[in-house]
Amino acid sequence: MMKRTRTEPAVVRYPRFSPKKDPEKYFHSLLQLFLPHYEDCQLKPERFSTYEEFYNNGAVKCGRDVTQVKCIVDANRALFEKESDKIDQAQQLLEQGVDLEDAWAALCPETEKERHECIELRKTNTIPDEDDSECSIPDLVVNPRTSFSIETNHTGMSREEALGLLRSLNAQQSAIFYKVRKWCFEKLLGENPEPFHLFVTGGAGTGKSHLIKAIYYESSRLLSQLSENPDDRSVILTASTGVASFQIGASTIHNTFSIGANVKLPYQPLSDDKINSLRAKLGGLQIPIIDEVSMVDHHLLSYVHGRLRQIKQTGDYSIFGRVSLVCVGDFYQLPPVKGIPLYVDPKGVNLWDNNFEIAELTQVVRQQDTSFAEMLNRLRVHKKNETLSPNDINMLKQRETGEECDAIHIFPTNAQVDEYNIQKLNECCPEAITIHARDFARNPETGRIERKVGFHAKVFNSCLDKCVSLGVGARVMLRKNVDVSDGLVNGACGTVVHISRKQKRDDDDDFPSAIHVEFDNPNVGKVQRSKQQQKYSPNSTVIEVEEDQVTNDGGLRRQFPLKLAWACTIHKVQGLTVDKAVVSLDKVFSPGQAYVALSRVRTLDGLIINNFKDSVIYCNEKIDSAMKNMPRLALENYSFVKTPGVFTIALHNVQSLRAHVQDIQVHRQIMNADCICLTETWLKVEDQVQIPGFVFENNPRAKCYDNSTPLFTDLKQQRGGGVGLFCCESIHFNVIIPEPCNVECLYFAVPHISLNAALLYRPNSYPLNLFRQNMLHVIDELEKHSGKKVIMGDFNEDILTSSTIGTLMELHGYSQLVQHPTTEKGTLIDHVYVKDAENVSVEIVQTYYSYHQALLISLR
Ligand SMILES: Nc1ncnc2c1ncn2[C@@H]1O[C@H](COP(=O)(O)OP(=O)(O)OP(=O)(O)O)[C@@H](O)[C@H]1O
Repeated sequence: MMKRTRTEPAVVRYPRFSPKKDPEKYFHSLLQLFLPHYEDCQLKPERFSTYEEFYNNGAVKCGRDVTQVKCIVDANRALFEKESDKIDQAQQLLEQGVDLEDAWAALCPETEKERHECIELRKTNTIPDEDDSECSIPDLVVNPRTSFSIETNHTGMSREEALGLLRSLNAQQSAIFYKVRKWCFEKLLGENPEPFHLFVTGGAGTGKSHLIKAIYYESSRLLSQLSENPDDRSVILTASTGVASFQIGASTIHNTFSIGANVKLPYQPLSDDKINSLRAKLGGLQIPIIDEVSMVDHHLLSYVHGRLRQIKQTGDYSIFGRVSLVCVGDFYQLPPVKGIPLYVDPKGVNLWDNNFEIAELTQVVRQQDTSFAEMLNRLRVHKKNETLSPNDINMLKQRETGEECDAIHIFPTNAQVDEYNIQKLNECCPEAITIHARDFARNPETGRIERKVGFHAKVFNSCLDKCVSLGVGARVMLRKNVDVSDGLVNGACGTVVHISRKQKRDDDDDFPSAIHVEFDNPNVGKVQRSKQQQKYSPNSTVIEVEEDQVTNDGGLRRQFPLKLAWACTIHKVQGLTVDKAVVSLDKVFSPGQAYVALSRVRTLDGLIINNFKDSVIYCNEKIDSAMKNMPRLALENYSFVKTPGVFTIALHNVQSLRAHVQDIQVHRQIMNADCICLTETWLKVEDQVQIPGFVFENNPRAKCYDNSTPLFTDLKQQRGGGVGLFCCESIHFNVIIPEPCNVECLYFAVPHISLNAALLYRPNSYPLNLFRQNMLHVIDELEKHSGKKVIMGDFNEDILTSSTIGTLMELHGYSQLVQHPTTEKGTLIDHVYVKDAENVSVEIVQTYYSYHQALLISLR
């Protein structure tokens, strides 16, 4: 077993007491864990009678600062005790005896399955069966590298959130998603596919960022299995600007690859020290993803190439150190602030041309109103010397309503934004205040972190501003993902309703203790509000001070993650979606700027235009031809039409049908089949599952075994297993659910193509020799019929290493058609045996929701 190390400290395990039943122990434990102290007596000074009182009312001196105990404990708790509420909730559910079968199926199906199998195996191993001594164990004796694999998740998304995201992909997004997933799957199987370089583009609101979140989640999940260190990053999400990276929970390209602000060629390599620490973090990197690539220039791309080569230590000049790269963006939107955009030949090193394949999203999802979406598409490619159509001009001019409203005002320049925000602050908030950040630095003599006089000269990777001006009534925007599950995310806008202050102390300044914000979307902060009553407004959410590490030597900044938001620059809103916006087209200074501003809203009614000028809506003329000349990514055809004369069976180990019935319904290839054969349905006898257009036939595990031996009695009672069949309503099927025959199976016939088929599942703990004997009944059953015969299912025997079932089937005249591994572990355990049938082909298709891939069997 390899020793795993963490790069960040974490509290691993400690006793948990109930704040209601055992308050004294609860608060003692809180203080012990999260208040730095030398001796236990410091946790309840004499003048406090209880730990709870000290926690609520106590204060301690840190250097020159006096800080409330509660603030320190809460801040440390938030830092180290992540997701504690969710853990408590889960524990409560467990104690209440809620059936968590499908929850585990969603969280870690494979681990859960193996756990059950281990339990089963332990039991079955006690049954003396000399003949089976060798073959009852095979699949569990996996190679030592994978036997302790941990599913790491750096994406910050729960499995449930991720499944929701993956389900929502439209056909175009799915095609690109599965293309990348296929590459990751091949990589996982050790097939060493060539690195790919992909440019995902499309107009504003075509769902590019949405798609890369899906790609990021799934490729991280798959590729992390290649690494033994849970801290390794196989996939990273970056963006060209701070704002864009905050939008998608990424970090900037500069920060990720330690690239300074000044990117000058020739390339300046990183020193050995620095590259070593970067290599420690990114040594296992397989796919960096770069969002908003329209703002990346050639120099920056050369630096990404240089850093990747240094990290990967590739001896040759292969581009990007032989890692794959996904670049996402729209050249018709904002170009780099400085430097030459990638679509323009720089007349020097050109890493862009001919190295990237393009995949374009064309379906606008942000705007549901087709005429508005179509007009935006025309504005996107509109050239300076062309005239806009009178219809488009009319449509835009109609939006010069002169309406005064609180919606976000979007301006081309910073000066316009500041002027508008301050003007609004003065108008609306007579008692406005300015909150100066508290910066801390390490004292080189004592090594301790101390409050700094003034501010850090340069800060990185933080949205916490030096000064935040606001007042009650001010429109503000949250700048940080404070709690994603509660909607407290970067970009959430609202209005300040109260500013809380601490009781003033001698050496304390006027730093507020919290800002109460009523967010525009009432769902934002809902969970927080359900836990604590709001004094100042029923819908206000408490925003507390945040702390970021802002310098390389450990310097910190404390500030509220807020900024005035009556107005924003166009550069700040690239990537944002809002319901309503007031766009000023005065002082537009670059191509794409007007298009970005006008395309932020979901509906035309949500758009208000000031200073309309059609001449400022234009793109760079070189983009069209540059895009046309890029090689296209070859994608599977996702607009399926059934091929006449071909009958298709989808076969899939679904690992809980109840958990994944929605996922099946969005899988375009599976849904196009004439019938869907599922193993491991995990259904109970009484469960009903429906897919429109199909009839469901169910043979759950409990109905498959009799009580003739302890093994079968045991299997019968175990959760999981089972087989099920969805038959297309318009086709005539004869389905037979057999009486308990000690094999999890069902039979079906499709008379019009003379097909007789059996669908089977063999649990891992079912001894192979015994299973082989019972399989003979299945074979005999099909022999009763003439015509094509297919026996298929999950047999839990890896054909690549073992042949018990394969040999039996060959003896009876069947050929096995699956040639490649079907699981993430590289095993081939889903088999398709055919007899008396010509022109049958099997294709492996990717799925995101099960550890098994699906099979598409085509009978011509
Ligand atoms: N398949 C989808 N189903 C439902 N909503 C989607 C889908 N794809 C994207 N969206 C939503 O549409 C909006 C725009 O998507 P997104 O921000 O990903 O577009 P984009 O192409 O990155 O836009 P921009 O170029 O302006 O940054 C978002 O609110 C997103 O959640």
